Amino acid sequence: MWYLRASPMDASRGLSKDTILTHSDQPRPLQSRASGPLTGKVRVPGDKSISHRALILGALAVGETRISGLLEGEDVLNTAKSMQALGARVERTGDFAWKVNGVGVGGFAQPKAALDFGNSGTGCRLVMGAVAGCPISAVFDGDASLRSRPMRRILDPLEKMGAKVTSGSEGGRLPLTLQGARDPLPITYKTPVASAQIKSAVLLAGLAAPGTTTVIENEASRDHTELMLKHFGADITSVQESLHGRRITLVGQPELHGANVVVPADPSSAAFPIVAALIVEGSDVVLSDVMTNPLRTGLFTTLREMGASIEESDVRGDAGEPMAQLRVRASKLRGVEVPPERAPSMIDEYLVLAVAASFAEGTTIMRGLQELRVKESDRLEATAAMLRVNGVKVEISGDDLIVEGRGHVPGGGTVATHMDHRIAMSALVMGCASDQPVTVDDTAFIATSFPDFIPMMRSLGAEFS
Ligand SMILES: O=C(O)C1=C[C@@H](OP(=O)(O)O)[C@@H](O)[C@H](O)C1
Ligand SMILES: C=C(OP(=O)(O)O)C(=O)O
Repeated sequence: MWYLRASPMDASRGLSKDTILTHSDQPRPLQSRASGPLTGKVRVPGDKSISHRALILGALAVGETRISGLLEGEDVLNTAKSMQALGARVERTGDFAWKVNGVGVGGFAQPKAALDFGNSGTGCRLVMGAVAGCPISAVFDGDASLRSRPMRRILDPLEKMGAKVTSGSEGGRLPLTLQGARDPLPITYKTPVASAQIKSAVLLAGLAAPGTTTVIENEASRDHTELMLKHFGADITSVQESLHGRRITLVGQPELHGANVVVPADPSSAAFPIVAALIVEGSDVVLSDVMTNPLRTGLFTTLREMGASIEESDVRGDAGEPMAQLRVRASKLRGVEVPPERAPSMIDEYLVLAVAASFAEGTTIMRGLQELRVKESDRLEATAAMLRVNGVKVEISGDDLIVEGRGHVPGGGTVATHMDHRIAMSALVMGCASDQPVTVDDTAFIATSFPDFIPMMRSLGAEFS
């Protein structure tokens, strides 16, 4: 059961001024208090972006796909269910090991019930792209957070390719019914914002179109779809366009063949133990198999600029995705300015970077964060509120977040998670080193991306109770 509670924060997200997204009748609060040094070696779960894509491409391929290290979080499990509902055979064969028998490009079957993506923007938007190239109709739905997020950015290009929204909610929001194209058209599309979800939706629809589909982005976003399409046998090229952009060209109607996918550990999840190790004095933590695709490592670059000790070893790669072992030691951090063009490579990490910035000496300015307003929550406002309630001086100026680091954080606050896993985990990390404990109102959403976060942090020495 989801319900709504009062707060002005969600007005910009298509919710009434008096509503706030909150969890069920039984929220699960948790308190985090300062601990001794964090130590040990862990492997955070599989990358969420790659996990969604492995299931979707496996379902669009002919033959069998074997996935190891899949993230078994709620977001990805909802994508797995949707692939099953669209006619693929999806089976769990062991811990984090999955097998998909696909239906071939354009071969999805009409689903019998609405596809429910829960809290997941990626699952919903990528599957919209895949459905848009098939002559079927599907209802897309999600939880209250996902229902508040913009879908027009995906529907606009998909409509140009011949898909139609036959019923929907105001502003292109969920729930909506998408009728895929019988004869999808290849297009050239310039994305209005740097978004791998928009790019991927267009490419997945383009698989079923004859001729070449091209996506042009001004700022390069994560390229897991391109790398994995190549791995499954598609003819796809990506070349630099302008200073930071890319032009991606896909030849339509390939026969994708089933493939083996090894999912590396998620750098966006690794971000939490990394920042915790940096701020808790005396810590020394090792993280194995962390994906180090340069379009995902903006946080590591920024933390190193702040003075963080993060050492890489055991560097290797699989299917074009690099990974490494990271050793992180507690470090004295200083404030820095983070340029706006770095945002796509660390878009989900600003919340926990703001925590690191609070423990740094000096001011950290994070520029160009407008996309944070349309995530699981309005992350710009929610991050500022998380810091403020714990005694940190913070300001939002336009789309920039400015944090005054004073080397320590008073803490003592209760943080509203707004149905957002990353707020919950960031606040718990903050409490690992704050003067007074930090409380989060609900930890339930952590299960969307990092189901073992609480036991894993405890295994390193974190004090959560
Ligand atoms: O493609 C993906 O897997 C994702 C893309 C990003 O969203 P945008 O495409 O909206 O930037 C990111 O925030 C999300 O967590 C995962
Ligand atoms: C933004 C995120 O995911 P999604 O867009 O898939 O909901 C996230 O995991 O931080």
